Amino acid sequence: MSQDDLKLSVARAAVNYVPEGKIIGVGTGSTANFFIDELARIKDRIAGTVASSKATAERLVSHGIRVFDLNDIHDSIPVYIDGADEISGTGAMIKGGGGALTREKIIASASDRFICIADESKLVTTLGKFPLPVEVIPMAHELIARKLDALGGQARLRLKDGKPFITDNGNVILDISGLQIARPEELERIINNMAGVVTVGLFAQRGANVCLLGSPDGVKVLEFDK
Ligand SMILES: O=C[C@H](O)[C@H](O)[C@H](O)COP(=O)(O)O
Repeated sequence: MSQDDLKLSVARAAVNYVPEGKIIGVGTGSTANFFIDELARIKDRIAGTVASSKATAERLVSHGIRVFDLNDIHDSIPVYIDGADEISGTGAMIKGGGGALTREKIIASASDRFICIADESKLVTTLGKFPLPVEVIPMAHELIARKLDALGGQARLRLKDGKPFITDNGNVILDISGLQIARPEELERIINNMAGVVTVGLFAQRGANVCLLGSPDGVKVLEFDK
């Protein structure tokens, strides 16, 4: 089974978590894209979506799925469905490999349940092998990089085609490698408290409620106490 087969299997399983007649939150990335394509099959059964990136909004609209502005939604969102770069046995995640971490965290915080969809390669004992993304206000990236280095990692400005990668919010991203994240909630708080940081891609204070993990033996369902 290829990695794409595993992503497709969890995307299909996630459709069972979509409530009828509601607005749901939709994540970003290759696994979320498989989910969007599956969601298109049942689009008449939902009221619409809130998208975590411009790319996701475009894909949803291309399928004829309605996308709402979060400011126009006054109730909580029942579910948010998204991938992850790493997930631990407690449901804490590293996210932001695609640069969408800030909008993802906003929609996750507005949602009752976070359903993570991932292939089994994403499940880790300790978070940190995947470089931890941090979205930063552009004028502060050198300052923040020094502070992140002092935490024991090596922060590098994310580049695309030789130029700084710019997020949907007009900011830049620092990727921190070399971390072994033993206490994700604590590190999330420390990095979020640095002036100039918009969001750290650690989703620990608001981790996943459920993870649908794709494996060659089928989709495993991990449930986390929240
Ligand atoms: O910014 C991107 C998101 O956090 C993605 O959910 C994450 O990078 C996982 O993406 P993929 O499903 O492509 O591995």
